[in-house]
Amino acid sequence: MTMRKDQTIEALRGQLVVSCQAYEDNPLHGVDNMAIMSRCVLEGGAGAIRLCWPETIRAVRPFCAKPIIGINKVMPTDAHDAFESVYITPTLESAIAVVEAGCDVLAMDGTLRERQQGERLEEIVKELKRRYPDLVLMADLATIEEGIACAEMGFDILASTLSGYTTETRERSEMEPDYELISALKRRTGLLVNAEGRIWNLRQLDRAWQCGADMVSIGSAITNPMKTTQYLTAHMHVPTGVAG
Ligand SMILES: CC(=O)N[C@H](C=O)[C@@H](O)[C@H](O)[C@H](O)COP(=O)(O)O
Repeated sequence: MTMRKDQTIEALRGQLVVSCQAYEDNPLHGVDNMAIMSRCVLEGGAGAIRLCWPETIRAVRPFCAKPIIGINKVMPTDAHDAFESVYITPTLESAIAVVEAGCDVLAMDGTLRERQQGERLEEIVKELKRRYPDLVLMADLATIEEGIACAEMGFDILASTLSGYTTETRERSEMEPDYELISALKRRTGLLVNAEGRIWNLRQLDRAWQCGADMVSIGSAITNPMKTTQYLTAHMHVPTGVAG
């Protein structure tokens, strides 16, 4: 952590957060590439960056004066369906690893599903608060019920990140953020709200602000050229006669 908790929260308000992540199947996968990506988005005005895995955070921390939101994605070894799996910072151990790497905000799965190693979310939150009083805790969730439960557990920020990625919400459109959830989180909990997930353009970004978001996070549309190209090539309409 580089700041006091209240300073981190103030630094996040009204900011565009950019998520720089690439899985193994993406040619951009790797710490050096994520460090370059982070430099790009910081130059472009990102107010904070979201990074995955301790080694990425350690590489970016030395040149990043803005808040870093850390996550530690760990797929369960027996996962047969990603929609049913808790994989964003699922355990206390995975949380400690990214906090020790230097993030200011720790984001973790805030759904009420069974977690890896049978750990309970409220116990993890309690222990993190005891160890790191200046750490800001963000819950990545998919429903308003989860938001209310996470607010009661003591999270500082509620994020719409997992809407569309759980069994209950998997039918949601891939191209639209969950505006309803963003508004409900703000209205029903009064906590800081991070609008995250499926924001592809300025219209959606501005609508997320209008829904009451305190910060907005974008990943794929900015930092995943593989995914954006796949989308455009799959959905473009080439006029008859142009293609050979
Ligand atoms: C569901 C899940 O695992 N979301 C992840 C969370 O860290 C990332 O893969 C997303 O890119 C990030 O949330 C930003 O969303 P989008 O890429 O749609 O702008």
